[in-house]
Amino acid sequence: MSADASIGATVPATANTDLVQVEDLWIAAPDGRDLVAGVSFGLARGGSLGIVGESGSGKTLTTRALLGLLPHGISVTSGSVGFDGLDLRTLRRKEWEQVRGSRIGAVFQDPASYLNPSIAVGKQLTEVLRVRGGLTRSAARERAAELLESLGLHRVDLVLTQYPHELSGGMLQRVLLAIAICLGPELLIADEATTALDVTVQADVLDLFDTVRARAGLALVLVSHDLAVVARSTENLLVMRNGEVVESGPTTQVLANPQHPYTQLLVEHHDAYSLAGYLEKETADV
Ligand SMILES: Nc1ncnc2c1ncn2[C@@H]1O[C@H](COP(=O)(O)OP(=O)(O)OP(=O)(O)O)[C@@H](O)[C@H]1O
Repeated sequence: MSADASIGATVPATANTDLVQVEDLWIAAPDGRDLVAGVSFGLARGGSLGIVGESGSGKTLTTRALLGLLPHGISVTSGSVGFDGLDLRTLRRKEWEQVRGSRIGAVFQDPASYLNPSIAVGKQLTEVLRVRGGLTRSAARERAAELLESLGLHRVDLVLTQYPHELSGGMLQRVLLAIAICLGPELLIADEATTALDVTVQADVLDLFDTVRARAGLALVLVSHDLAVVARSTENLLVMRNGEVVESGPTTQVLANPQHPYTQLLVEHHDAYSLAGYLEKETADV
C-alpha cells in the first residue's frame, strides 16, 4: 500500500523505502526536559526491530510517537516520524483513525487494561471488525473465531462469550493481538507485551508474532528489557539510554559483540544461558 495522499503531509522523498523512518526525534516533558534526544531508525516492510534499554530510557515514548499517543503534556519537539511516506507528526485527530489501529497495531504489557472488563471479548473484537473493518455482524463473528483459532486459542466459541476476567494473561494477550492485527496492519508495535507472562506462555506469544509476521508480511517493533526476547525475535536492534540511542545494528551482532560500554554492561548482566542459544551461530562466526 502506498501513502494516502489525502491525509497528512509526506516526508521529504529520499531513496530510502523503509516502512518506518524516524529521523532525529526529540521528545520533551512539560518542563522542557528532553526525554528522547535525537533518535533515528528505519524499519523495512516486513522487518523487525528490537528496542532495549534500562527503565526510563525512552523506549516507550519513542514507540508512542509512532502511535500518536504521547502522555498529556509530553510532545515531539523536533524530527520526523515517517510511516510509508507519511509524516505522522502532521496527522490530525481524524486522520489518525485511518492509521492507528488499522495500519499500525499495538499490544502492551497489561492486556486486561486495554479491554473493557464489562464486555465479552468476542464483542470487543467483532466491534472493531464491524465498525472499522466494515464487516457484517455474522462475517465479523466468523472472522473473529477464525482469528482467535489461528492465534492458538481452543474452544473459541466459548472464549468469544467470555469476559476479560475469565481469561488467563496469555489468552488475553492473544485476544489483544487479534484486535491489533484484525484490520491487516503493516506494522505491529509490541511494548513489553510478553513481560508479564510466564516463560512458556511468553515463548508461545513470541512464536505467534513470528507466525503473524510471516503470514501477513508485518513489520515488528518489539520493546523489551529482556535481551533474550529481542535476540529471539528481531533482526535489528536499538540500545537506548537516557533518551538516546547508544548502539544499533543487527541484533545478533550487537549482542554477540557489543561495542558501547552500556551495551556491554547489559549483556554482561543478562542471564548468559538464555542468550547463548540465540547467539551461538553469530559467536561462532566472529
Ligand atoms: N507522563 C509522563 N510525565 C513525565 N515524564 C514521563 C512521562 N512518561 C514518561 N516520562 C519520562 O520519560 C522518560 C522515558 O520514559 P519511557 O516510558 O519512554 O521509558 P522506557 O524506556 O519505556 O522505560 P520502562 O522500561 O520503565 O517502560 C522517563 O524519564 C520517564 O520518567
